[in-house]
Amino acid sequence: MSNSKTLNIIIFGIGNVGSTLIHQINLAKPKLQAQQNLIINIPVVTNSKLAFFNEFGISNTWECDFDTFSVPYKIEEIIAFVNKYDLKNLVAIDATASKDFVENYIPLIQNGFHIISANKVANTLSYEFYNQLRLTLKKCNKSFLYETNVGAGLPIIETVKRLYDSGEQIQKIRGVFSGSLSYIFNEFSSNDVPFSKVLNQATTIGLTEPDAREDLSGNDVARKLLILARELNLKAEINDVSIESLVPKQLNGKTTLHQFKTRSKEFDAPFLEIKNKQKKGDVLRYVGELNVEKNTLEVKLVSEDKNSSIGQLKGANSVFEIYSDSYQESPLVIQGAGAGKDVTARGLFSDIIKLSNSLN
Ligand SMILES: NC(=O)C1=CN([C@@H]2O[C@H](COP(=O)(O)OP(=O)(O)OC[C@H]3O[C@@H](n4cnc5c(N)ncnc54)[C@H](O)[C@@H]3O)[C@@H](O)[C@H]2O)C=CC1
Ligand SMILES: N[C@@H](CC=O)C(=O)O
Repeated sequence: MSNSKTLNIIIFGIGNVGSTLIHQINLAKPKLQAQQNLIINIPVVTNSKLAFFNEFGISNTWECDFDTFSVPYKIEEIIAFVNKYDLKNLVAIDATASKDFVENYIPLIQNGFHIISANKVANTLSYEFYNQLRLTLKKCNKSFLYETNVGAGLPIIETVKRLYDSGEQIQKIRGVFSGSLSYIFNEFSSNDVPFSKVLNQATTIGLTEPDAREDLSGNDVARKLLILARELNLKAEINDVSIESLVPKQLNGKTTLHQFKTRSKEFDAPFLEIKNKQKKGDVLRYVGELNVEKNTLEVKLVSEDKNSSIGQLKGANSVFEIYSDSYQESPLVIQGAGAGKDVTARGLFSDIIKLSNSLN
C-alpha cells in the first residue's frame, strides 16, 4: 500500500502482558492498516531463553510456532537478524520484569531501536544510569516510552509530565499505586478469607509482579514513586523511599520464589490480627506518597475509612491524587484498573501508536 508505515516490533517477554499485547495487535491489524495506513510487523518474540524469528512477522499461530521453532538466542543475534533483513522503524518492547534485560537497552538504542517498556527497572536504577540512558536516546534520536510503569494503562506519567512541563508546581502525589495490593486488601477486608488465598488469586490472574514479593515488599510501589519523582526532576534514588514491607521477616531475602509460594500461609495470622484490630468501617490500604515540598517518598499500610476517597476503591483499582497550584483544594484524581494484563497491554499498545505518530 502506498504511503503506508511499517513498524517492526520485537517483543521481549511473552508472559501475561507480552502475549496479551500480541493478541491485541493481531486483532487491531486490519483496522490500523485501513484507517491509519499502519502495518505492525512482529519479526521476533522471545522469553528469557528462547526466540522465534520470522522476518515477515508472526501470525495468529505464533504460540504453536514458538513452541516448535524457537531457539536459544543472544541479543546480538536479534540485532544481526534485523540488519540482515534491513528492517526499519525498530521497536523493542520490554514486557519482562528483568534487571538483566535492561542491560540491553543502550546497545539496542545504539543499533536503531526505540524502546517501549512495562518494566520499571530501567527508570529506577541509579540516577547516573537514568541520565546515561537519556543521553544515549538523544544522541541516537530514539524514543523511550514507559507509560505503563505507573498505573498500568492509566495516563499518569503523561499527565504529571505535562503539568510539570507547563510550569505547574506539583506539591504532592498520593494514592494507592498498586493494583494487586488494592485487589488483595479489597478482597481481604470485605470477605472472611485467609490472606494467602487472596494473594494466590491476585497472582493467578496476573495482577502481581512475576515474584509477588516485589509487590508485598513495597518495592513495586517504591519504584512507581521514584519514577514520578524523577519525572518532576527530583534526583532521588530508590534508597530514598521509606518503605513499610508487608513480607514477614522469615520469608524475606533468602527464600526462593518456590519456597515463598509454598509458605504463603505464614501471612495469614499476622494479617488476621491487623484486620481484627481495625476500627469498624475501616479498610486496609497500601498507600504511596510523594511530597515534593518536603522531598519525601513514603510507602506504608494504613487503615482508612471505607467511604474516604482511598477507602472506597473497588477491585484492582488504583487512585492517584495530584495536588498542585491549580489543583489545591480539589486534587486532580486519576482512578481505574491499576493492574492486569489487558489494561497493561493496551497501555503498551497506546505507546506504540504514540511512537508511530512521531515517526515519518
Ligand atoms: N501485570 C500487570 O498488571 C502489570 C505488569 N507490568 C509489568 O509488565 C512486565 C511483565 O509482567 P507480566 O507479563 O505479568 O510477567 P510474566 O512473568 O507473566 O512474563 C514475563 C516474561 O518475561 C520473560 N523474561 C524474563 N526475563 C527475560 C529476559 N531477560 N529476556 C527476555 N524475556 C525475559 C519471561 O520468560 C516471561 O515470558 C513486568 O515488568 C511488570 O512489572 C506493568 C504494569 C502492570
Ligand atoms: N504488580 C503491579 C502491576 C503494575 O505495575 C501492581 O500490582 O500494581
